[in-house]
Amino acid sequence: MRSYQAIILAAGQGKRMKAGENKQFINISGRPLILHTLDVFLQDSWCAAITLVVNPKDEERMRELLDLVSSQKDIRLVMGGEERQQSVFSGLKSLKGYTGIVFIHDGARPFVSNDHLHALAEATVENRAALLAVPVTDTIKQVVNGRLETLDRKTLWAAQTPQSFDFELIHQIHQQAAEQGVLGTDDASLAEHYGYDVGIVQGSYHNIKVTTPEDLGKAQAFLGSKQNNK
Ligand SMILES: Nc1ccn([C@@H]2O[C@H](COP(=O)(O)OP(=O)(O)OP(=O)(O)O)[C@@H](O)[C@H]2O)c(=O)n1
Ligand SMILES: C[C@](O)(CO)[C@H](O)COP(=O)(O)O
Repeated sequence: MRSYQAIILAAGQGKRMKAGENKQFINISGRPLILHTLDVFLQDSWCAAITLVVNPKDEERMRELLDLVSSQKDIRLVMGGEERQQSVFSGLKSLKGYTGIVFIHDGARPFVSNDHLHALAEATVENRAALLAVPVTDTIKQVVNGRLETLDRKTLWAAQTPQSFDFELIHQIHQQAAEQGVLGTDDASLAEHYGYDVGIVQGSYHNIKVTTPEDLGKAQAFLGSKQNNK
């Protein structure tokens, strides 16, 4: 058994969801999205503690939600920033001094399985940096100046979260990126930028990021089939 701490990001605004509120509060099968995600980590015996990164304007509402959660596990609230990368860095700074594995996970991905969490933790022991990803199933076109090119699908993977790191390594990478104004849409891309090898663990196509209104239907369906299989 391995142990890790999880940073769960919920400080976005969910603009693409067009719900008029942070999508983390949208009910899916009668429970807010963020609680579905937290449940996965609260129920994972390898997860030692959770840092939940929230938007300052949602702080009170989030605290009220957490009051409904009964768990022995520590959930600490940290305020996020304008960009995802700043929110991750806030979470990392709050854990300064920790030594061990840290998972960085989108609060908007409630369907990651325990098996994949554990495979990722094992890969991090080998590599110091690893992520879940799936091979792309569409043909991907790159459009440059209006001209199409088709990329070689055999080399393409869609990155997911969690992304997992040796804590001191990713803290130092984020520190450096903040100082140098280096931006990435995920944490692995920052590690890649500074020359570190990132291990890849094949995840599941179910581990979607709930991003647009269409994703809500998929999320309801996944939860329904999960409950039927219990
Ligand atoms: N400043 C930010 C931006 C994003 N996130 C989190 O990072 C994850 C990334 O998913 P995404 O779909 O990009 O979330 P949003 O930024 O909320 O969505 P949008 O881009 O549509 O506004 C989400 O869990 C989101 O809450 C965050 O913690 N802080
Ligand atoms: C980190 C991520 O989930 C990898 O797929 C994704 O990049 C985050 O979402 P965003 O839309 O790029 O903020």
